[in-house]
This record gives sequence, C-alpha cells and structure tokens, in this order.
Amino acid sequence: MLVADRYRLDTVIGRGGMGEVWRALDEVLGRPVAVKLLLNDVADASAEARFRLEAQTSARLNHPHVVGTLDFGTWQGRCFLVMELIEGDSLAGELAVGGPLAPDRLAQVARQAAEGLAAAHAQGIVHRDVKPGNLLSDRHGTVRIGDFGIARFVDDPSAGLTTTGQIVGTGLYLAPERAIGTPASPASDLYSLGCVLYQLAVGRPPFESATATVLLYQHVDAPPVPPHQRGAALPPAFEAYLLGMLAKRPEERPTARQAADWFGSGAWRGAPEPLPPEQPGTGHAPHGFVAPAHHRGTVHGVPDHAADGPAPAAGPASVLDTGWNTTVHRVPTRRPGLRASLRRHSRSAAVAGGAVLFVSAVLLGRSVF
Ligand SMILES: Nc1ncnc2c1ncn2[C@@H]1O[C@H](COP(=O)(O)OP(=O)(O)OP(=O)(O)O)[C@@H](O)[C@H]1O
Repeated sequence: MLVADRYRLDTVIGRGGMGEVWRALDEVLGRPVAVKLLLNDVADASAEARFRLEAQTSARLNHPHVVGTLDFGTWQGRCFLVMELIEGDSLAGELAVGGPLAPDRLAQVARQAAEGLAAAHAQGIVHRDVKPGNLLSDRHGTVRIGDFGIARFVDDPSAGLTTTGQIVGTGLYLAPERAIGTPASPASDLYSLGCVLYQLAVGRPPFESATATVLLYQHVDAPPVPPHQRGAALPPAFEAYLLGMLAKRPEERPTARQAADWFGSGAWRGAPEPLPPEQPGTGHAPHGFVAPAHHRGTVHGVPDHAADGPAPAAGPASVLDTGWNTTVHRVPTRRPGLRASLRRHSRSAAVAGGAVLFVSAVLLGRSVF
C-alpha cells in the first residue's frame, strides 16, 4: 500500500489507542520510516485534531532522545504521521523479555528519558503519557521518547480541566496532582518517569489495583514501597532519588534537567546524599535536587486506608498498561467522611482547599461509583 504516493507500508509494528503504526519505506528518500495511521473507528473531528496536534507538538522537538517527526498529512480521508523508524523495542518490551533492568541500564534509561523530557519542557511541552510503551529503545539501546498524542503546551488553556474535564493518561503512572484534577506540569512527567523507572527496577509499577479509584488514591496518598523491599538491588542513592521522583508534592521532585544531570554524573552509584541545609520558605534544596526527607531511609508501610495496597512482587498485574480516562467532578464539601479522610491523609494542598475534588473513575466506560 502506497500512502500519499510516497510511503510504502510494509508490516504493522503495533496498534495504540489512536492509530496503527507501520514499518514503511519512504520511496522518495529511499529510507525506512514509521507511519502512524489514524484508526478509522476513532477518526472523528476531535481525534483528527489531537493527531494533528501530536504531529505539530513533536515536530517542534529535534532531539536525540525524542522520536523525530518527518511528515504529516491526509490520505484517502485518513490522517497519517511519518516518524523516524526506531528499530528496537519499547522499554515495556525490554522488561517483558529480560525482566527488571540492571542498575547501569536503568540509569542510562533514566538519563536519556530525562534528557528528552527536559528538551520538551524547555519548549513548554508536557508529555502527559510517559509510560514504558512510549519509551522506545533503538538497536544501540538509546532511548527515544515517542507518542506525543496527548502532550500539551504548558500555557495551553485546554491543558487544564473543566469541572467535567477528563484526565487523559495512563492510570498506573498518573501524578497525584493530576489524580485530584490539577493540570499536568513538567513535574507530573517526572512523577510518571519515576513510576516507569520503579517498574523497570522492580518488575511491577509502584501502585496497582483492580479498581481505578483505589489506584488514584494510592498515587495521592500511599507511600511507595521502597524498591529494595520488593527485591530490586539498586544502590541506596539511586533508590532514594527514585523515591524523590515519586514525591507527592510536585515541587519536591527534581526537574527533568536535574534528573538528567544527576543520572549522567554517576552519583546514582553512591550512598544517599546528606540532608540539605534548611531553605526557609522555598521547600527546595539549595543545589540540584535531594530526595525529600520522608523518602530517606524510612521504612514505608502501606496505610490501612489504601484499600488494596501495592501488589506483591509476583503474580499477574491487576491493572494492565492500558489507558483509561478519569472524569473529575467538583462537588461541594458536603461529604464530611471523604473530606476528613482526604484532609487527614493527603499531602496535597489542593485537596485541603475550600472545595474537594471528588475523583470518580470511569474504567472501561463503567463508573465505579
Ligand atoms: N517511530 C516508531 N518506530 C518504531 N516503533 C514505533 C514508533 N512509534 C510507535 N511505535 C510502536 O508502535 C506501537 C504503537 O504505538 P502507538 O504510539 O500508536 O501506541 P501506544 O503508545 O502503544 O498506545 P497509545 O497511543 O494508546 O498510548 C508501540 O508498540 C510502539 O512501540
């Protein structure tokens, strides 16, 4: 099949929520490419707009750790996006085939993914869907971030949520602030990357649940079990830093730039960094990032309110790496039990505000409430 008189489709590489990705040959330039075709069954006006936005967003990024965008157009009524072909596997595949990654490889993945995110963030772009399947690894093991399908510009008003807005992204990697309805920020991508690294180290993501609502509450409220307690052999500094990326408060996480530099420095091989001197009022460490105190050397238990806490290290995942949408309703503070519970347990200032965001999840199109 020849798309737009130029791209000869060869074999299907994979299929996502919006499109199918083909290995293809650019007959004009004589090189292999990847062509993503918008699926017919999702091809409404909004899907086309999102697809076009993906092309425009990723086309702004020209970086060794971001999948390059080469072309975009419409062919026989279907939108297509042409990308660099990454011949290799995603990190999801690498984990499935080889099991948890060794610290050296994990640090390489962390640095390169953080470099790619730093480039996006420097352009004002938040990825919003960092997950193992969107980190592609070429045949040399170099990591490239792909799938900017739901990325948004930081100052894009549509990136925020209305009272009936939807959170898009994959629940397993969703930052706490997004779980309670605040818009994604660069720090949200760092949280998602932290979840991905945790999964690559342990074999399982930090939080899992058969119930979408419980999963959201865990992101908001439950401390992650330290990787070493789930069998991962990470150097202490690496583990502390990783837990810092999973800080509940966005401002306590490192930036993508800091994370890339830190993993690139080799500091992950060492002992955890000492406590920084007090920085009154800022909440930030003075130089670079240091894992927040509540992540240093503490034994993290699973709180009793996390109805079904983190899953054990073995056994089938109860929530798979599939995206689901979450609808957020703003409700009055008439639910004293929920409000008190959120106040008591949540570290989010937003939750403790005047109105409580009551998060109801719609899993597989079915409300869980
Ligand atoms: N440029 C590329 N080169 C090689 N493989 C790719 C490329 N882009 C995507 N893929 C592969 O194609 C498959 C489908 O990717 P796609 O981005 O459409 O979906 P997804 O990320 O799996 O799901 P969703 O878009 O719903 O989040 C994935 O397995 C991915 O690894």
